[in-house]
Amino acid sequence: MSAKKESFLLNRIKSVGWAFKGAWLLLRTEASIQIQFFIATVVTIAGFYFDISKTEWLFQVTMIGLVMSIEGINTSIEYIADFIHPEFHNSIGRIKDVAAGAVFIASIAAIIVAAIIYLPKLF
Ligand SMILES: Nc1ncnc2c1ncn2[C@@H]1O[C@H](COP(=O)(O)OP(=O)(O)OP(=O)(O)O)[C@@H](O)[C@H]1O
Repeated sequence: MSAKKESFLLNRIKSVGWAFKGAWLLLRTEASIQIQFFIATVVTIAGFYFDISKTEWLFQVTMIGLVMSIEGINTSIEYIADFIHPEFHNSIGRIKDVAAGAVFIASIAAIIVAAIIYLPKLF
């Protein structure tokens, strides 16, 4: 293997390591992600309990990934905002509100998907 190819592969492996570190940091420090992780665990158990179909699993896993990844991006935006402008500013407020709005939209979609999957199984 050439040195160039080797360093490319090594850099990719390192990037995965840093991404893993970031995901672990999120899970360890952010209350919102911890709540979402708990809900994801509950619905995963529910998925096995109700023996949901392959299509339902696809939607469920997609929505869990969507909500938690957007929450991660929202947290990152909050960190950037607090770093570049720790003082109160209307623009910082708007930036944070819009980022939180994105999580809200994904969460509403996830709730609708969960309702479509589980309501007919419960009632
Ligand atoms: N520097 C600021 N200037 C103006 N408004 C702010 C500022 N910081 C926070 N806010 C307002 O407070 C809201 C909450 O901000 P905060 O950073 O505490 O987010 P949060 O959703 O409570 O985050 P978390 O619970 O993940 O820490 C923002 O959406 C925004 O409306």
